[in-house]
Amino acid sequence: MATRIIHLPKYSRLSCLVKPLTISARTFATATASTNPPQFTTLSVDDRTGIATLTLNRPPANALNALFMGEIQRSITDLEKENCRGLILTSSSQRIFSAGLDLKECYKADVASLEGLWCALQNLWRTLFSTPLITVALINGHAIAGGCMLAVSSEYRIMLPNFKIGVNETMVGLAVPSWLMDTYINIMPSRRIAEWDLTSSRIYSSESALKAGLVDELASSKEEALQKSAAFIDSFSKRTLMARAITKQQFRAEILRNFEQNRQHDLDIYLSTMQKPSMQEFLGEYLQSLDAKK
Ligand SMILES: CCCCC/C=C\C/C=C\CCC/C=C/C(=O)SCCNC(=O)CCNC(=O)[C@H](O)C(C)(C)COP(=O)(O)OP(=O)(O)OC[C@H]1O[C@@H](n2cnc3c(N)ncnc32)[C@H](O)[C@@H]1OP(=O)(O)O
Repeated sequence: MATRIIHLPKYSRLSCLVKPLTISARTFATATASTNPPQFTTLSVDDRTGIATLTLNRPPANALNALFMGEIQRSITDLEKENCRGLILTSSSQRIFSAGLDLKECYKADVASLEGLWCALQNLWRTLFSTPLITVALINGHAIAGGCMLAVSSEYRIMLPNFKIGVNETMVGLAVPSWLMDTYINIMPSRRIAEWDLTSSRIYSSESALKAGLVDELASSKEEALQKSAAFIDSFSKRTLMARAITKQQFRAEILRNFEQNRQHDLDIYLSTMQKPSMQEFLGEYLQSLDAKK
């Protein structure tokens, strides 16, 4: 499992662009650092198509802690260096894509841990949002808050039916960070709907998310969703890849600039909010309510 990404052929050497994701796909796990074996992600790369599939695997909820987010971020960076063409982000769980930030690690945590968590979230968002790779979120389960962030930072979203997706921060008394707001606005057909959604903590069903434009397609199975994801990536011909990547980055540049200017302020807000006794009390109750569902 603990194989580094080393033998991925340069995409420029691939002779054929449109091939199904099958026979020559290799599966290996992504390293968290050059010396550490991966723990929470698995990466498979199709040598013929240059399409990578990064599978989130941190049971039970793919809750995002610093180590996990670092792994995802490094996988994307590694794939960029290898000139991989496209990335499909999905989950090993059959019901949760990602439940967002690991709230258990936000509860009664010291400042250094909270800071590590938030910086890892900022870095992951920045890397995913700005990558030149063609990105598809294959949402095969609930995608809440930080889980929805992963989806909306990608370029295209394909979701399986009967799940929930959305950003619920204001419901818990927290402001949505401006970079997440901008990311959400970037993909929604209407700014007005985006504002409504984020101010009201709207959580969509898969079906209503499709109608609203929050996701681009539904698929009835993961297999079908993988085929649709590959088709989206394949819809960009090799000839256009560089121009496409530059154009994508130009579209996203202003959001990234705003983020860099406010990065410290964004961290300060998070730290001060999370350290408030009232917030910690609420968080304790919220975690209990998740447990009480059993
Ligand atoms: C409330 C304080 C929020 C603090 C946030 C701070 C700042 C926010 C500012 C900006 C926002 C942008 C950055 C993103 C922030 C976030 O992502 S905050 C996380 C918000 N996420 C949620 O509120 C999701 C909570 N979970 C659920 O609603 C459900 O679990 C579900 C995802 C819909 C799945 O439901 P179901 O299939 O019924 O599964 P369970 O509820 O039984 O959950 C399974 C196990 O997973 C554990 N779990 C679920 N979510 C989290 C989580 N976020 N962190 C850690 N653990 C989580 C749950 O406790 C179960 O565990 P056990 O099986 O009991 O061990």
